[in-house]
Amino acid sequence: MPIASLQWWPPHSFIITQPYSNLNPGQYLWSRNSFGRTRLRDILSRTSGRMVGVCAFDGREQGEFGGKLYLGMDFGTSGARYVVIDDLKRVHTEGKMEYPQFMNENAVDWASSWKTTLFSLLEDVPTGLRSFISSISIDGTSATTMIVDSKTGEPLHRPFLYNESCPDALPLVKSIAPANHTVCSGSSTLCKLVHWWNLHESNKESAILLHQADWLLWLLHGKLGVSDYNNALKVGYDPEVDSYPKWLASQPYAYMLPSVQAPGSSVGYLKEDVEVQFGFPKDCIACAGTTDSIAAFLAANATETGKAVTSLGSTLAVKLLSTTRVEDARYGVYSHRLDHRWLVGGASNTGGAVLRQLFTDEQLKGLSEKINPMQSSPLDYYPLPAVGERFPIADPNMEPRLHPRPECDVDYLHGILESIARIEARAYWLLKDLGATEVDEVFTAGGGAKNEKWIKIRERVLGLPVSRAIQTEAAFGAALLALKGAQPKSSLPLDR
Ligand SMILES: Nc1ncnc2c1ncn2[C@@H]1O[C@H](COP(=O)(O)OP(=O)(O)O)[C@@H](O)[C@H]1O
Ligand SMILES: O=C(CO)[C@H](O)[C@H](O)COP(=O)(O)O
Repeated sequence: MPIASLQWWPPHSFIITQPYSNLNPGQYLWSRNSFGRTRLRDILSRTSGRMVGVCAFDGREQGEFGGKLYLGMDFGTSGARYVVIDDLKRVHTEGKMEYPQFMNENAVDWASSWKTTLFSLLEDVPTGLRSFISSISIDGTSATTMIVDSKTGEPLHRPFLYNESCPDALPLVKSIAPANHTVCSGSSTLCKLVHWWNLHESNKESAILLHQADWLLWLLHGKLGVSDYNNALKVGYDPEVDSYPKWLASQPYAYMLPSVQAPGSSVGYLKEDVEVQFGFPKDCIACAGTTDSIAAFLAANATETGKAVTSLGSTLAVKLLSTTRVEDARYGVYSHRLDHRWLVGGASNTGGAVLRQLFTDEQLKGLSEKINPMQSSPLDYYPLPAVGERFPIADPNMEPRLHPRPECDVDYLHGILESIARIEARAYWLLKDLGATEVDEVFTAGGGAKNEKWIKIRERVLGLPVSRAIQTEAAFGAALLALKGAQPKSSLPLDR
C-alpha cells in the first residue's frame, strides 16, 4: 500500500513529509527487489516529526544504488550528528542528538556522555539500512584530549576539552619544540599531555593518549592507540614527513602517543559485539577520522586552491586551501594536511557559543530577519563566551567585549554578528600576510550557515563572495571519509 505522503526527492530516495505520528508505522514500504518489503517502523527514525530520508529500491535503480552505504558521525561542541550516504554521495538518512549531561561530582562526565551518544545514534540509524553500511568514520573537536588505560581504554583522567588551556605546561613545551610550532599554544594537545604528566607521579606506564574521535572509533574497532594525522597535529605529529619529530619522540611520555594513519584509511573491522548488536555487516570497517572543522571542509567540497570554509558552529574555525604550509603559534595559525595541499587556518573561541549565551535559535532567527545587512553596525565587540582566545589573537587571558548593549536587541545582534565577521576577516587577512594562498571565496558550514543575513554581512565585511556550503554538516564530511576508506585501494590488511 503506497504511503500517500511520500515525495520522491531526488529520484532515488524519498522523504517522509509528514510527522511520524501521522503515519501508521505498521505500514509496509513495498520494494520490488532483493530488499523485500520493509516495515515502515524499521526505516523511520524514532524521533517523531523529524524528516527522514530513506532510499526506496527497485530493480531498475538498485544497480545505481549499488547497495553500499557509508556512515559519518560528527561529535561537535554542543552535540553529535550522523549522516548515511551511498556511493553517489546521496544522503539516505541522518540524525542528531545533544549530549546528555552526565555529572561526575560537580563536572560533566564527558566520556560517558560521548559514549552514550555514540551508541544512541547508532541505535537511531534505521535498521533497514544498517546491513548495507560498509564503513564508518567519526570526526571530533580538535585537541580534545583523553588519557586512557592502555589495556582497558578506560579514561584515567577527565577529558581536556578542545578550548581548554594548560598554560603551566607552555614553558616546557616551548623549550622542546621549534619556535612558534603549533604545539606552542596552551590549548594544544601536547600542553594538555605535559600538564597531565607533571601532575602524576605514578601509574603512568599504563597510560596512553587518544583524541576524542580516536576514542570513539576505538569503541567500534577495538584497536587502542590509533589516530589520524589531523587529530594528531596538535600533539606534535608532522604530517609532512608522516612521523613524530625527534624532539617529541625523545620525550619520556613519547610511549603514550598514538600511531597515526591518514584520515579515512581503514583501521579494522568493527568489533564482533558491535556488529551483532547493531546488525552491521561482517565486513563493515571503521576508518580513521579527522577533526570537526576539517570534516566540514570536506563536506563543503571546496576543491580549488584559494577556496575557504568558515565553520560557524559554537566556535569560528577557518580553513583555507593553500599550496603553502603556514604555522605560527603566536597567532594560533597552523596547517592541516589535505592530501598534497594544506588547510591553513585556526579556530577562534568566538562564534555560536556566544550567541547561545544570549539568544535562543528562535530568537536568532527572528531578530536576524530585522537586520539590514547592507548597513554597517557602529558597535565594536570582541564576542567570546569566556576569557581566552586562540585565533587570530592567541591570548588565553583575553576578556570578552560585548558592551555597551543597545536597547534594541536587533541592533545588539547586528553588532555581534558584524563583530564576528570582522574577526573572520582579520583571520583571512592574517593568513595572507603569513604567506598562505590568498582567499578568493568563502563557503560556510555549521549552525550559523543558516543565517542568510549574516552571510550578507560577512560578504560586505570580507569583500569576497560568501555562500552557504551545499553540505553544511561535518557529519557529511566524515561520511565521505568512510566512503573513501571503503574503496579497495584504501583498505589495509585487516585482522579478520
Ligand atoms: N539563525 C542562526 N544564526 C546564527 N547562529 C545560529 C543560528 N541558529 C543556530 N546558530 C548557532 O549555531 C550553533 C550550533 O552550530 P553547530 O554547527 O551545531 O555547533 P557545534 O557543532 O559547534 O556544536 C549554536 O551555537 C547557535 O548559536
Ligand atoms: O573549535 C573547535 C571545536 O569546534 C576545534 O578547535 C576545531 O576543530 C578547530 O580545530 P582544527 O582546526 O584542528 O580542526
